[in-house]
Parts: sequence; C-alpha cells; structure tokens
Amino acid sequence: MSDTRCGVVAIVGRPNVGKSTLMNHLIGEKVSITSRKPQTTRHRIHGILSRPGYQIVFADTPGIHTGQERALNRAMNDAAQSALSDVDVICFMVDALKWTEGDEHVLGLLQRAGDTPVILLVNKVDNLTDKSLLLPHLESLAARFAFAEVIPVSALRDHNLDVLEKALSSRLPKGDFWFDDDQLTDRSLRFMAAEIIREKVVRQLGQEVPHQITVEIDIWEDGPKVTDIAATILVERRGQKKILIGDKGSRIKSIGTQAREDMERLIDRKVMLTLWVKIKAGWSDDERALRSLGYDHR
Ligand SMILES: Nc1nc2c(ncn2[C@@H]2O[C@H](COP(=O)(O)OP(=O)(O)OP(=O)(O)O)[C@@H](O)[C@H]2O)c(=O)[nH]1
Repeated sequence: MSDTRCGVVAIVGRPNVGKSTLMNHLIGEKVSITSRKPQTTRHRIHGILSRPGYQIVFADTPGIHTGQERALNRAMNDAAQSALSDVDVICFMVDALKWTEGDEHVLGLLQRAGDTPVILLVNKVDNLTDKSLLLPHLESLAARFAFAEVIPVSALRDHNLDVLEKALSSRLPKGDFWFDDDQLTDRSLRFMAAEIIREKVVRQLGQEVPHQITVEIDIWEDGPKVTDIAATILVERRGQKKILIGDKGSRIKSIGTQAREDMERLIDRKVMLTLWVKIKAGWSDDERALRSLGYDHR
C-alpha cells in the first residue's frame, strides 16, 4: 500500500468569491500540468499541488452558472454536475458573509453531487470588521448542507490555507502520484495558453462579455528563438466581437499583450501571439459544437 495520497479536488463558487486567488496562492507560479493519465480523462486539470506525501490535482469544473434557459447553460450545469460527483473533495467557496442567488445555485448543484465530501470555504475573512457575525452565519449555512468541514480563510492573505491543505490531503485516497512535478507537455501548455487568454478577456471586460467565450489555440510552433502562437476567441454575437476588438483594435491588443507576457513567463521563451475573434453563430444552442469544445463530460 502506498504511503502517499493523490486525488482530485474541485473548487466551486460563483464568480468573484476568490477561487483563482486561492489557486494562485496554493500553487503560485508553479502551476505544473502534464499530459493526462487515464485516471484523469474525466477532468480538465487546473493545477497540481505536490507536497511531500500528497499530490492534489485541481479539476476545472466547466462553469457553474446561473440561468438555465439556454442549451449552453444546461450543458454546462450537467457537465459541472458530473464533474462534481467524480472528484474526491469539493471546496465550496463563498465570500465572507455575502450570500447571493449565485451561491444558492451552486449549493443546489452540490445537493446532487452524491457522497463527495464538501468543504465550505468562507473566504475574505480579512474583510470582516465585525468578526462576531461570522459564527452565526457559518451555523446557518451548516444547517443547510452537511459540510464535511467549514474553514474560514483568506486566500489573499494566506490565512488558514495550511488548515485547508490538511483537510484536503487527509481526504484524498491513498495512491501514487499521477504526475511528475515540473513536467510540462505541449498539450497542457496549449490548454494553459487558452486559459490565460480567457482570463485576460474576463478580467478586462468582466460583465460586458458573458462567460460563454471559448478560446481555441490554432497554431503552436516552437521556432529557434520565438514560439508562435495563434488563437481564436469565439464569441456569440457581433456586439461582443466589437467590444472585444475595441476602438481601433485597442482592446484586443491590450488583451494580447497581457496574455503574451503571461505566456512568456509560463514557457520561459519569447512568444509571438496572434489573436482572432470569431462569431460562432448559434453556438449556445448547438450541442454538437459544445461537445467539440470539450463540454461533454458524460
Ligand atoms: N480581501 C480579500 N479579497 C480577496 C480574497 N480573495 C480574493 N479576493 C479578491 O476578490 C476578487 C475576486 O477574486 P478572484 O480570485 O478573481 O475570484 P474568482 O472566484 O476566481 O472569480 P471568477 O474567475 O470570476 O470565477 C479579486 O479582486 C481578489 O483580489 C481575500 O481573501 N481577501
């Protein structure tokens, strides 16, 4: 029997609660992603945290969004649901004392996630001026769901992240590590490059462009000095394309510059990045397109 533990963890929560901040603070610059092994074909991997004794593979739950009207959201919710029932631990993150419809929606999805242990992460506790409000809030949340554990954290200030790591690692199954540390493959780098672009779009445009954007890497060529990368950002409507491109191309240029800088840091080489924006007509209601874009998790 192996002495080490290894398993998959999903961090879920509505936008803006601090999920990315937590990932960055847990894993830092050392986001190492490798080619998928059979154990992880059902997950898109977000990052890997390797410590002596345990390896936590963070799965990307492909969007947990409010609103059910459109096929995209239905498919995403289905995908989120099946992804959730298939991980070893779920972290449900909320923003301090705030509770919104978005949180309610995610909690609803968790109700159907099966036996997977759910840890409630109450983030941004550094923001709380009156800490005495925390306990009653936690108690009322705990009454609504059988959380395996409730941990107040501050992702930004690294508060209680050691407690979180312990809570996660102790719940992982025993087993060998799936990934060698620091091993990067072309495929995972492409995936990360696409994520970097998506992140920049969301950061720069926020609500103006809905989360239904997808990024495809069309070209990845490692030249002697420079890596040439071309990517297409797929949007749903003409108006979104216009916003993304911006006045005389200023917005897409700024997104491209920021993304290129992150990519250069990631692969430690010069990058030449070309971005295209395309409208994928009828995309939301086209299940076939969804599957080809990787949202089919059945
Ligand atoms: N004060 C405080 N702010 C935080 C903390 N964690 C995250 N934030 C801030 O909250 C905002 C949202 O954080 P993100 O990490 O982008 O949130 P997210 O859940 O990944 O958001 P999406 O990518 O939209 O799903 C950022 O401005 C963070 O700096 C925290 O522990 N304390």
